[in-house]
Amino acid sequence: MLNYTSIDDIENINSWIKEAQEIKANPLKNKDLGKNKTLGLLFFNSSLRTRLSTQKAALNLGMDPIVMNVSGDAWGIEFGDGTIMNGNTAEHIKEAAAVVSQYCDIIAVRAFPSLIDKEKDESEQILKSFVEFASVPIVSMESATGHPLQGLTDAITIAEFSTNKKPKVVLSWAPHIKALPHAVANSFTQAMHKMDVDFVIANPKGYNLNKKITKNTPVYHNQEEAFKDADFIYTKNWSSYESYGEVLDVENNWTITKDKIADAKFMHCLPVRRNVVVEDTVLDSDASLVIEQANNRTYAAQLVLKKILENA
Ligand SMILES: NCCC[C@H](NC(=O)CCC(=O)O)C(=O)O
Ligand SMILES: NC(=O)OP(=O)(O)O
Repeated sequence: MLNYTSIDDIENINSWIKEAQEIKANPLKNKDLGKNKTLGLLFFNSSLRTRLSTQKAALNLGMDPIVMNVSGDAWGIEFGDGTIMNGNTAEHIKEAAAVVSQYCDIIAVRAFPSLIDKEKDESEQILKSFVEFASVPIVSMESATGHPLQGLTDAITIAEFSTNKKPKVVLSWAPHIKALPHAVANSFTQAMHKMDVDFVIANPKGYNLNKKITKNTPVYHNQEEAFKDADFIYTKNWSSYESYGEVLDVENNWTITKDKIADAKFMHCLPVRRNVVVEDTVLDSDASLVIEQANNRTYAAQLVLKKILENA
């Protein structure tokens, strides 16, 4: 594997999950694989889990991670082709990506969407420019439309906690005060399509995700109906895709409660706003997998880095 920028880069999810489980059982087994190799982590947006777990994964492989907050600390980067750069951007991605490639053997990038310009967000200009102009492999740490390290983590976590042969998994929208990206929900959906699960989505009217991603997944506008007999309830807020980036008025209360989830396990990528997205009683109960999910971020990242290093 050269780059990891999408769930589509996973050729066989079951063998990847198996390998991630082996890594989790023995995380220092490949301590020499990344010796004298550098991982660069470039953040255009905030992070806690991705920033630390990806560094931890690199360290477990013997790599040296170097981190930069691009927004604020670096010079403003220009992505436009042929732009007359007499505005706020000071250097072009052509130079920036080429230069960082000299310092790093792999570059990982986080760049969220604007949630204003759908076409521009869907063009994945930042991530794709790094792929084009860097001379080393690129890993997405959440881009405008996907969060493939999270989607892989979620697949690993569901496999780990699954007791049924074919579990029922629900992706449920939940409320939030801000307009949030579709990336986590998109990658989770794509990961579930690769797994042997009964997968449905629950969201209010006006909140359907991109049909090109959800394909023929059943979509319920009634949360209670969707949650019936669920084994895993994966919760996430996202802004409207149809009325792009808008936060719409919603009739019913979609906050996740203990009553609603019944015997299902609760999942969320974090960070999560307590008592807006989900009640304390769920997060503080044994039904919540969120901490173990975050733990699995290390092994998902380690698997991806290992595959790239093995290919080098
Ligand atoms: N990396 C995981 C989620 C990141 C982002 N969440 C956020 O921006 C939450 C911000 C807040 O709650 O203020 C998202 O939804 O894609
Ligand atoms: N789940 C996740 O990506 O968390 P961070 O945004 O804190 O990295």
